[in-house]
Amino acid sequence: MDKEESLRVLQKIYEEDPKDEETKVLLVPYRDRVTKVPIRPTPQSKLDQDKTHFPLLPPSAQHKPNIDLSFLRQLRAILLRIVLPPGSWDGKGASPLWRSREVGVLTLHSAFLILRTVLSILVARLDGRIVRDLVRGDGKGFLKGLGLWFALAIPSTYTNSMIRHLQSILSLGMRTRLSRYVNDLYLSSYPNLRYYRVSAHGPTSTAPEGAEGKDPKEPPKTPGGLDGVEQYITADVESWASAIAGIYGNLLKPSLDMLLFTSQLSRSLGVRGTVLLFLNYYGTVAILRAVTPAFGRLASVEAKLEGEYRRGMGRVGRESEEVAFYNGGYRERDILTKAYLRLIKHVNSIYKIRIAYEWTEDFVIKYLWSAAGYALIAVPILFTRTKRSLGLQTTPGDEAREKAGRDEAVAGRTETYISNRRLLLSLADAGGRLMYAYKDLLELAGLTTRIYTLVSTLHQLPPLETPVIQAGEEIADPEAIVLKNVDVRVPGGTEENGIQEMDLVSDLTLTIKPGEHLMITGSNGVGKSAVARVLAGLWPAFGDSPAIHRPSPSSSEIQNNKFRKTLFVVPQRSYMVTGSLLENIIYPDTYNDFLKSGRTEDELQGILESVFLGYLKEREGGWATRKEWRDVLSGGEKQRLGLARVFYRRPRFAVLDECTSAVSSDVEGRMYESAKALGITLITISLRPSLIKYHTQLLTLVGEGTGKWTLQRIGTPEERLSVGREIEALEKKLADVEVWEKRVEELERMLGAEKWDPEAEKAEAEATRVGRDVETVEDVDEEPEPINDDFDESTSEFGAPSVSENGSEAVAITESMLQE
Ligand SMILES: Nc1ncnc2c1ncn2[C@@H]1O[C@H](COP(=O)(O)OP(=O)(O)OP(=O)(O)O)[C@@H](O)[C@H]1O
Repeated sequence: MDKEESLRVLQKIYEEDPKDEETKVLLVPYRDRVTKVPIRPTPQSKLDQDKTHFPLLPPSAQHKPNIDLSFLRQLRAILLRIVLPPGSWDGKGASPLWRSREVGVLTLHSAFLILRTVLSILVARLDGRIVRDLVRGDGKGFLKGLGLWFALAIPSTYTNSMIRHLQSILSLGMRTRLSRYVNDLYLSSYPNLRYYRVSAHGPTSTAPEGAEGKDPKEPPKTPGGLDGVEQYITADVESWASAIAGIYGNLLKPSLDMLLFTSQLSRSLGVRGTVLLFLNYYGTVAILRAVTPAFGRLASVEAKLEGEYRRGMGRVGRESEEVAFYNGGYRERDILTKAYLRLIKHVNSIYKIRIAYEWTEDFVIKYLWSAAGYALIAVPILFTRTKRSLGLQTTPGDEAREKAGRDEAVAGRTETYISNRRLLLSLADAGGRLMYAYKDLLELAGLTTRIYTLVSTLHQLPPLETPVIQAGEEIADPEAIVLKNVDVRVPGGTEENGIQEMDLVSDLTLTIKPGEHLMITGSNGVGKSAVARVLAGLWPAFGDSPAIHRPSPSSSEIQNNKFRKTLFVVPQRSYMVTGSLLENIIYPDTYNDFLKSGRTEDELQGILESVFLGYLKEREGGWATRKEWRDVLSGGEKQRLGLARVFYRRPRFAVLDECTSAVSSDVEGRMYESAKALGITLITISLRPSLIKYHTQLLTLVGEGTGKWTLQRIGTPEERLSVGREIEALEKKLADVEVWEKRVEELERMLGAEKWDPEAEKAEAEATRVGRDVETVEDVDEEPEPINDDFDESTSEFGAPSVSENGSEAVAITESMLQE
C-alpha cells in the first residue's frame, strides 16, 4: 500500500456495509494491507432491555467488594448481557448462547483443560509403571513405558500451549466486547450525552435513576458521580478481561484436578485415607480464610489511585504549553509525585499484607500437604505389609516362589507409591492454585464491582429532556426559538458539593425569530454560556413551568435529506479533532458523510476563504494532512476554523460563544456579514460592544445573584437602514479620497514645483512659537512660586498670579497640544 492509499484509508475510516445499513466496515491499515473489521453498534433496543439488569449498587457494596451474592449477580449481568451473548444481536431477543464466539472459545478452552487433567493422571500412572518395571528389572516393559512417555509428552505440551493461547484469545475477545458495549453507551448522542454528564467534576446534569434519596418530583440534585471514567473504560476493562479469562482456567483446572486426583487416590487410599484427605482440605480452607486479606477492596482502591495518577500525567501532556508558559514543571511534579506516592503507598501496603498470607499459604500447601501426603501413602503400604507379615507363612520348598512373590509385592508397592506420590504432588499443586484462585477471585470481585458501577451508572443516567411547549399553546412563529419561564441554574448543585443552587438567570422568556440576531452580554461568570447550554439542551431547564421550542425540519426537508440543523454551537474553547484538515472543517460529520452529501473540496476552499484561512490547505500540504491541530494552529486560526464549521453546516441558528475573541475586529465583522448572508441567525455571546451592530436584540444578564435580565431591541429596522445608508455614503466619499490624492500628485509633477504643504508650514510656525513658550513654562517650573505664599491672610484673597501672562497662555497651548 503506497503513502497516498494509506492516507486515503486513514481519511475514509470506514465503508458502508451494502447488506446492512447499521453495520460499518472499519478500514484498518495493517502492515501493507487494509484489514476490514465490520462493526455493528449495539442497538438501542438492546441497551433499553439491559437497563433493568443493571440497577445501581448501594454505596456499601461499591466500597466492600466480596465474594458474595451481590458479586455473583454483577458477574452474571456482565457475562450474560454483555460479554457472552452472540455478537450479531438482532434486537428481537436473546440469541442462543452457543452461537457466541466467546462461548465457542470457552468450550474449547474447557476441553483442553479437561484433557490436561486426564493427561496428568495418565502421566502419573505411567511414572509408577516405569519405576515398577525398573525395580522388577523388566527391560522390555521399561522401554515400552519410555515409548509411551514420549507419546504422552506430545499431546501434553501441545495442550499446555493451547490452554495459554485460548486464555489470551478469550481475554481479548471479552475485552473487545465489553469495550464496544461501554463505548456505545458512553459516547451517546443527545438526549443522553453520557460522556458529558457522567463525571463527578465535569459539567454535571442529573442524578442517575435509583440514586439514594431521590424524590421523583424533585429536580435531580446529585451528579452522575463517576470520577476518572477513562480509567474505568481503558485499564479496568482490560484488567477485568484478563482476570476473568485467567480465573476460569485457574479455577476450573485445579478443581478438576482435585476431583479426579481425589477419586484416583481414594481407590488406593481406602475409606480411612479418603476421610483424612478431606479433613486435610477442610483444615486448609479454614486456615487460609482466616488469614486472607480483603483483596477485592485493595484491588479496587489500587485501580482508582492508578487512574488518578494517569489522569494527572494526561493533563500535563494536554496542557503542556500553558504549563510551560508558567514554568510550572516543578509544581506539576509535586502534584504528580503526591499522586504517585499515594498509589505506591497503597501498593506497598498490599505487598506487606501479602507477606503473612503467602507465608501461611506456602507453609500449608507445600509442607503440611506433603506431610499429610506421606502419611496417607503410608496407610495402604504399611497396612498391606502388616497383613502380609502376620498371615503369610511359607514352606521351605516354596522359597524361590516366595522370593519372586516378595519382589513382585515390592514392585507393586513402588508403583503405588510413585503414582500416589505424583498424584499427591499434583494435588498439592492444585490446592495451591485453588488458593491463589481464591485471591484472584477476590481481586476479580473488586474489578467486577468497578465495571458494574460504570455500566450501571451509564445505564441509569436519565436522558436529558427538554420541556417542550405544549400542544395548543400559542407559538407565534414555529420557525423561531422560544424560551418560556426558564430558570438557568448549574445542575446538580447541593450544599455538600459546593455548587451554587441559586438561579443564574430567572424566568427567562424570549423569542428568537429567523433573521433576528441576538447578542447576549453581561459580566464574567454571570451565566451567558449557561444560557447557551440550556438552548443546546446540555443543561436542563429549571423553573415552575419552563418550556423551550426549537424549530424542527419539515417532512419534505427530511425526505430530501436536505434539512439544516436547527442549532449549532461554537464553544468558547476551540476543539480540534484528531484527523485530517478536511475532517476538522466538516466535524462532526465523517468523510463518508461529506462524500455522500455531494459537497466538494472547492466549496470547502471557499469556506476557508470566507473565514480568511484560504492559505491553510496549501500551507499544511492538502486536505488529507493529519496533524495535532490543537498545537499547529494559532488561537485565532482555531477560532476561525470553528466558524468555518458554521459555514459548512449552515444551521438555522448559530450560537457563537465568544468564539471570535482572538480574531481582529475587521475580519470578525466580515465573517459576521458572511454568516448572515447565508441565512444563519446569530446568537452571539460577547463582551465586545463593537459586535452589537450586527444584532437586533440585546439580552443583558445582570448577575450579582439576582437572576435578573433585560432584553432590548437594537434600533428599529428604519433606524438601522438610515444608519446603513449614511455609512454607505461615507464609505463612498472615503473611496474618492484616494482619487483626489493621486490628482494632487499629478498636478505637482506637472508644475515641477516642490511640494507645498500649507498645513505643515502652519504647524511649523506654530511649533516655533510654542517652543519659545514652553521654555518660559520650564523656567517657571524650575522656580515655582507657591501659590499659597501669595495668600494674604488679612484680606483672605489670592494675590496676583506669579506666572506671567505669557506663561499661563503657554500652559493652555501645551495642554491643547497634548489633547490633540
Ligand atoms: N460545571 C459547573 N460546575 C459548577 N459551576 C459551574 C459549572 N459550569 C458553570 N458554572 C458556574 O456558573 C456560572 C456561570 O458560568 P458561565 O460559563 O455561564 O459564565 P459566563 O457568563 O459565560 O462567563 P464568561 O464571560 O467568563 O465566559 C459561573 O459562576 C460558573 O462558575
